[in-house]
Amino acid sequence: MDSASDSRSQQAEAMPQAVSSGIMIDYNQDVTELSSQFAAAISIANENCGNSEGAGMCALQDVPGKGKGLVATEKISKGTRILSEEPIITISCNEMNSERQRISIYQQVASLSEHQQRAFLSMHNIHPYEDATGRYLGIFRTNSLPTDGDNGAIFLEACRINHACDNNAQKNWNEEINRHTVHALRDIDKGEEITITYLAPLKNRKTRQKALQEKFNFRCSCRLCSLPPEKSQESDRRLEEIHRLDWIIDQLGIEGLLVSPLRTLRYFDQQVHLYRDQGREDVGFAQAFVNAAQLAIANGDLARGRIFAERAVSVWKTTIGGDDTQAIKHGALAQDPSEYELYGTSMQWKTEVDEVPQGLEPSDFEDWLWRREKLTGQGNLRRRAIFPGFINLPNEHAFDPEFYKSSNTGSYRPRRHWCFLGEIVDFTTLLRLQMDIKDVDGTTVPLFFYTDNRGSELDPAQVQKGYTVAILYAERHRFLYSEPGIRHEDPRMIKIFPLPLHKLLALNDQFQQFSTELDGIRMCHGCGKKAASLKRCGKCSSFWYCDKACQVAGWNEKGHKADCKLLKDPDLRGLFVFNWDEFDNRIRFPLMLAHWPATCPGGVQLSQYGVRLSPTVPLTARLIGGSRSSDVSYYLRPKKAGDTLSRVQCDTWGYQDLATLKTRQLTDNEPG
Ligand SMILES: C[S@@+](CC[C@H](N)C(=O)[O-])C[C@H]1O[C@@H](n2cnc3c(N)ncnc32)[C@H](O)[C@@H]1O
Repeated sequence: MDSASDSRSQQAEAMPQAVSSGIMIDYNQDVTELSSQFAAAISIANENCGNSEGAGMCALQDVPGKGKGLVATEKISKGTRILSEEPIITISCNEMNSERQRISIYQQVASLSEHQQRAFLSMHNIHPYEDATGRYLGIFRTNSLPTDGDNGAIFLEACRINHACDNNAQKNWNEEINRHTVHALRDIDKGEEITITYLAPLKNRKTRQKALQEKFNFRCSCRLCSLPPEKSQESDRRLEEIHRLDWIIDQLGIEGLLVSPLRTLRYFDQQVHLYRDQGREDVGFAQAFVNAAQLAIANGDLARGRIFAERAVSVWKTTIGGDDTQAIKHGALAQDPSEYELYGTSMQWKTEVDEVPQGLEPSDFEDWLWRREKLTGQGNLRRRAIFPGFINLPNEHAFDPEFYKSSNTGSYRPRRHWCFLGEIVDFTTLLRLQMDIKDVDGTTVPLFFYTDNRGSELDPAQVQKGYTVAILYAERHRFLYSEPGIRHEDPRMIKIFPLPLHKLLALNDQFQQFSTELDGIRMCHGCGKKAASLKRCGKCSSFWYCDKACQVAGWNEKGHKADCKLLKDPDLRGLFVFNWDEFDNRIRFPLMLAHWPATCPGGVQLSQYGVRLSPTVPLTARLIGGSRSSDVSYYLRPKKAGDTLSRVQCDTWGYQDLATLKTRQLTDNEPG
């Protein structure tokens, strides 16, 4: 019932049908009579298999629309081993195309007890057949479950379990005990049907429905498949995201583990969230913890490695049992994470195994565990996802789904914003301008200007050592005669700020602390007092002060004299206030104050950001109405320099529901 057995099944179709059955069975028997026979056969088979663990917990019953199925005869708690069975027929997949396989099934069926034969023959078959061996094969193909290696096998009970995409039980071949087990993934009520999934991995509803129809000839109407459209789309998005992350993690390979571990850890963190939101704490969920454990330990972080391994073990125990290889292996990892073969490949996250913070609130503990950035603020330059170091930029020659999505035409475009920051440590102009820039990790890389004017478009006063370059949508480029760096082509994607990177980050920190309001409460940049009644710096509009004395303190003692001048540059302010999380289209320099998010009926409420329009920057925000975006298109211009956006009026205001309006920056082809 997995994809491997399906491919086995397909191969089996080409087999000659030479061997005939030696088994007699009355196919015209009454269904209820057969049903009781099956139950008897199963109980004998259980005796034969020595199955004891699940005995009595479930029974074979008619399930409307599904044929037979296993139903709980008592309440079964999460983690309970419901079944533990030995196979009655086993076939190697390698034998798929051979006559030997048919013969093997035939011989194995013939050697079963009469009750087992009956039970086997009573199993569902969705494949046409001409003779008994064809029939056996059809039954095998409809019902077999994977075991070790390439083998598929028939189990008298487990093979009767029907499918659900929100299955309440997990099937598994346990190679330690050579048995097929089924565990409850959640509490199962008495009378509830026990279900497993025939599909791995679980895809979106449409793909699932198609696969189940093609491979098992039924239409699934489980709870997940019956969700109303909106909820179903939500679920599909989650499942697709889990697989997208799996794919990215695979692509990153060892680089993801060692070169950009934080980014990779974020993916595992996201996956765990997605599994939880999906209500699906199965083997995939366990694997996310295993991956996180290995990542942490490979980077020397034994403390987190142990905790992740413990969590993995706990999920393995519930889903496949403590006697399975996975639980045993990861139990040993939790005992001594330093035994992991990749331990210490890097020591960049070095911790001792007991270096675990005590007394944290659960959510703070999770933040510590997953190394989550506790950074807020639209444009907090310390958010590495938005302002990555060179090593975390996408590679120009490989499609990186973290940064790009492909379009219908086969091309690809950014799925989000990002901006690289680097301080100029050197520069030279021969054929073209070339700089050496040092990023936030201290890595120095070359930046070559491949613009039409080869860098001469920049004001020479801007090209100074110790200034900081910001490059939108930068990529890692492999040069023929130089080490990897950035190939810069579009003059609108770069901006140089006249301060070193560490000062830019320090200004960012001040901005995050003193320029933001919480529920109308501001913080005085001079004395740190919090109040609603503070007054804004009249020059840069960024910081708040209690009174003149605090303003003087801020100006002289806290460096606002220099910062105020810098903050008058709308691009610098733009870095801090721009909503980097919301992507509609590529942006460019100048940032143009055009992407502030908050809008509402009656006016565009942007003044909360305190942005004043620079005399040199015309406002070219375009308003787009929710679903009818092309219908509404207002080009707003300030009446005079210094106007804030809240004062801009639009005469056809009441014409649309403006609650859903968003602003966005104009694209290249639109009139400004
Ligand atoms: C491995 S058998 C399961 C046991 C089977 N119901 C029986 O009576 O022996 C697989 C077949 O069961 C049926 N089945 C399984 N899950 C189902 C579902 N969710 N809805 C409808 N039919 C299902 C399909 O006919 C499928 O080909």
